[in-house]
Formats: sequence, C-alpha cells, structure tokens
Amino acid sequence: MADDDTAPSWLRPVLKPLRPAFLEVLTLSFFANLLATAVPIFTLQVYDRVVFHNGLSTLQGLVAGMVLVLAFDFVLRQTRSRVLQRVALTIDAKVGRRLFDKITALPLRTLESRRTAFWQGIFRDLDTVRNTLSGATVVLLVDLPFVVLFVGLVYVIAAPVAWVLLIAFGAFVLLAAWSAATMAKAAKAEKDKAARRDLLVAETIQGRATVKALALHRHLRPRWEDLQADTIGRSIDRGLRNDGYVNLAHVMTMATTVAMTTVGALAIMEQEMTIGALIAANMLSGRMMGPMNQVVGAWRSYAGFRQSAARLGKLFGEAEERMTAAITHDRPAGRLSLDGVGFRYRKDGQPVIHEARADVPPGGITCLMGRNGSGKTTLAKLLTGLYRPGEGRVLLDGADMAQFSREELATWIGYVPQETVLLSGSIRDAISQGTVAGEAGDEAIITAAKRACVHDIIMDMPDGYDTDVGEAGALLAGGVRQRIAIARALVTDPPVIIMDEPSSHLDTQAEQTLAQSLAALAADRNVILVTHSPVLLNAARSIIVLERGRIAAGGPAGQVMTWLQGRGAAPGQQGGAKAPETREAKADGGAA
Ligand SMILES: Nc1ncnc2c1ncn2[C@@H]1O[C@H](COP(=O)(O)OP(=O)(O)OP(=O)(O)O)[C@@H](O)[C@H]1O
Repeated sequence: MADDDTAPSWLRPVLKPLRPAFLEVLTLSFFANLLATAVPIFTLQVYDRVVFHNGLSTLQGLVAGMVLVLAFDFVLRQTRSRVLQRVALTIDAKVGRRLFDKITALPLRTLESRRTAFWQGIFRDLDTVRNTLSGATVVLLVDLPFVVLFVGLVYVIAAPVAWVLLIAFGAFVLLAAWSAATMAKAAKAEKDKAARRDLLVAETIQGRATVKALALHRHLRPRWEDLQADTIGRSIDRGLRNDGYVNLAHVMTMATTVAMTTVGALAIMEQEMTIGALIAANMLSGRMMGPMNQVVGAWRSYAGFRQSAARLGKLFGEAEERMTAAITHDRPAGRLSLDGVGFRYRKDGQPVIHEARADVPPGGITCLMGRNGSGKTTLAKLLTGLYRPGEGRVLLDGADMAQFSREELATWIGYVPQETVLLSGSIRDAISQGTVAGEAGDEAIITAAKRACVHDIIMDMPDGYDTDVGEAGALLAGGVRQRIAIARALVTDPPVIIMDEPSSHLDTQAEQTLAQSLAALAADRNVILVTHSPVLLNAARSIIVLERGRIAAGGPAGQVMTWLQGRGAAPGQQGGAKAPETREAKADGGAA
C-alpha cells in the first residue's frame, strides 16, 4: 500500500535518536529472558536431584538462588518499563510538537478540505504510534527472538521432544502471517465506519441548539442507529476474526503441551529422558508459546499502528505555507491589488473568482457587495493571503503576497472572519491573540477594544478584562463576541483591516459607532468590509460589486450606488445600467 510505504520515511528520523534506548530495552530483555530460564531449570533440578536424592541442602541453595534471580528479574523489568516510558515521552514531545506545527503550517484550504473528525483523529493516531513504539508491542518484538533460545534449551535438556516445539513454532509463524493478512483489512474497515459515526455525533453536538429547537432527534436517530449498527457490525466482524485466530492459537498451545507430554512420556519409558526434563521442557514451551500467542492477538494493534503511521506520514508530506520569512520586510502602507485573480475550490470544479482586477489603496473604507454565493468571502480570504489564487496574483504594496510569511501577513492584516470564534481564556487573552506572540500590552489591548467599541461593555462586567469568554467565546453575547473579534483584529494596529460581515451581530447604534470608528481608522489605513449594512456602506469611500465571482463594478461609493439603483435591481444582479468600472475596479475614491 502506498500509504503504508510513507510511514517509515518520517518515522526513521524520530526513531534514530531512540536507538540507544531500544538497545537498552533489548539488552534488558536479553537478561530478563535468560533469567526466565531459571524457573524451568530450578524445577528440573528439584525433580531430578532434590526429590530423588532427598537433597534438602541442595533445595535450600536452589531456593536462595531463585530468590535472588526473581529479585533481579523484577529490577530488570522495572528498568525496562522506565526506558520505555522515556521513549513514549520523547515520541510524544517530538512527534506531538511536529504534528501541531505541521497542522498550523498547512494552508487554510488543506485544513478545510478534510473533515473535523480527521483532524481530531490525527492526534489519536499520534497516541497509537506512541503506544505501539513504547508499549507491549515493543516488548513482544524484543522477546520474540528469545523464542529460539527456549527451543534451543529444550533441545539441550529434553532433545526427544524438541522437534514437537519446532513444528509448533512453524505452525504459529504461519498462523501469524495468515491473521496479519486479514486483520489489517478488518481493522481499517472498522475504523472507517467508526469515523462516519463519530462525524454524526460531532455534528449533533456542534448543532445542539438547532437539534433541540427543531427536535431533530427523531430524524437523527435512524441515521445514528444505521451508522452505529455498521460500526458494531464491522467491530463484531473484526472481533470474531481476531478471536478465531486467538482461539486457534490457544488450542495449538494446548495441543503442543499434549503432544510434548505424549512424546515425552514415550521417551521417559524408553529412558531417553527424565520426568524433570519433561516438566522443564513443558515450562519452556510455555515461555515460547506466550509471545507466539501474543503475536497472533497483537496483529490488530500492529495493523492500527501501520495505518496511523501512514496517515501521519501522508500529513507530514503535505505542502506548508511560508510561516516565517528569511528577511524582515518593512511594514507595508497597505495598498492591495488584484491582478487577474482566479480561484476555484476544487481543481476540477468551477472557478469561484474569475479574472478579478482591482486596485484598493489605503485611505478609506472599501465595501465588497454581492449576492449570496457571489464570492465575497472567498475574495476576502484571497486578500488576506489565506487562500492562494489559482491564476493571477494578489499584491500588497505592489509585491506578490505569496512571498510574505503567514506571521507577517497576520501582523499587517487584521482579519475578522464571518464566523466569530474566540479561543477560550479571558477577554484579555482573546484580544491578545491578535498578535503573533499571543501577548499584547495593556495599552494596545485597551486601544483596540475602544476602536472596536467594546471597552465600555467590558468595563461594565464584574471581572472586566479577566472575564472568561468560555469555549469558543460561547459565554459572551453574539454582539460582544463579534466586537472582541474586531478588537483582536485591531490589536497590532495593522495597515490593512479586512472584515467579513463585521456588523452581523451588532445593533444599529453599535453599527453606527463601529462605522465612525472604522472611518477614523481608514484615514491612513486600508479598510475592506464585506457588508450590505447601509450604515457601513454610508461610510464607504468605494464599493466593489461581485456577480458570480466576477467584479461587475467598482469605484467611488456614490457612483456605484447610483449605478446599482439605476439598474432597478438589487446589488449584484445582471442587467440595468452599465457599471462605472467593469474590467478593473479602482477603489481609491477618486474618479474611477
Ligand atoms: N470551503 C468551500 N469549499 C467548496 N466550495 C466553497 C467553499 N466555500 C465557499 N464555496 C463556494 O464558493 C462560492 C462562493 O462562496 P462565498 O462564501 O465566497 O460567497 P459569499 O458571496 O461570501 O456568500 P455569502 O454572502 O452567503 O457569505 C459558493 O458557491 C460556495 O458554495
């Protein structure tokens, strides 16, 4: 599988520095397995020497020796567990950090192209990889070679029964290979079904208010039951197969004991070996069967590990955004230009933005208008550098935006998305998060809050700037949440401010105050608003009208409004008067 092949390449550099730790585990396991032979040898000595020769002093010596051996064995196992804990911690720290950095460095389109459940699952994949590389599977892997040691020892002390063990060993290898082939498929099918069920659960929780208000539980329940039944079906299928192999392995273990005892009894009658040797051989075969049984049962977790490692490998291979820049660019004045910009969400899909050309200098508010689905939000994301255009270029102060790092763009462009989400913490934290470092000075925070017309509201709260915003800002009223998101966008005092429907949750009075505040900010900044609010449109220097992804008009606000009214149609509709500018929107407020 191509996916599986990508796993080792990213794991190799992670595992390389851990080699000494794995070597330590191997050495400790070597001694632990050597010590494990002590009990059968002790038994052999007791049966063959102590019992037959009444050797009480020998027994005392043997017991004393065994006490030492068992204590040493305990120390060895404890040390091995500690080393494995260290391995787990290292993997968690290294891969966990790399995974988080990778996810935050992925372009927004990559993040949007996969479901939320995928991103949640990817951290569970990290747990699976960590647990496999630092848990029972590693112990099993290092124990496996010692199976040969036990077979060898049986050959030394009970040669007539050794061939039974050899046959059993071969049979177990075949069984493990057989289970490997089928369990990987069954485990993947189960995981895929569980992911679909989890998606429905996540959606239900996310839309809990809607689900309650519309009493959607009746509608959701059959879907959930179907998905749950599918998941259970796959789980049962996987469980039955797994149990089948495990049970077969169990029967094979008992059959090996029966065969060994039978062959051993015949050998004892022929005086080819002693009873003590047979008992010791049986104990050693138990030591051999243990790991072999585990291999058959552990295949499911190994299959899960391969799949998780493959998913992580694929993710680590995804292209990243430029997060930091090689040189520090000067803070731009804020002129934004679209140079024949085209954009589509899917390579084979329809273009959502066609050949957009516009020039928006700082020094005023520019409003983006258009019907639902005309591409306003998409264009706003292109202007913030969150999306890269498929065709053409987006320019900031005449320079292609692609060359700037995400951190630079985040500092220079204050962006308020359509859906306001605040990260949990205090209001102070929420506003501070507008800076790349996540920490802003008190003065900057208060200035931003005042500009977003939320300072007075915060001061009215009992905990002021310490007020907890709750999960995703859920503890705040929608309008307050939106204003805090605006303050967050303004905290770096950026030369460019882009807001998508910034007044959708504001009352008229708040909208008017916001319009005044933005108009003052726009004096020496570039403020671009996606809006249909008459209050904000009134404050606009220029307007760009989108129609089905094309710039239908752009120019001084008054002129565009007159054009829109002259068409006798709502903004963005076809027909009517000719637009003031159609090919290239000039939004400098002057003659367009
Ligand atoms: N993540 C996405 N994946 C695929 N298609 C998308 C995605 N986001 C938007 N679209 C599509 O792109 C087109 C433009 O959407 P966009 O949200 O930019 O329009 P809009 O003018 O902002 O709409 P609205 O006024 O409703 O917010 C729509 O047809 C929409 O279905």
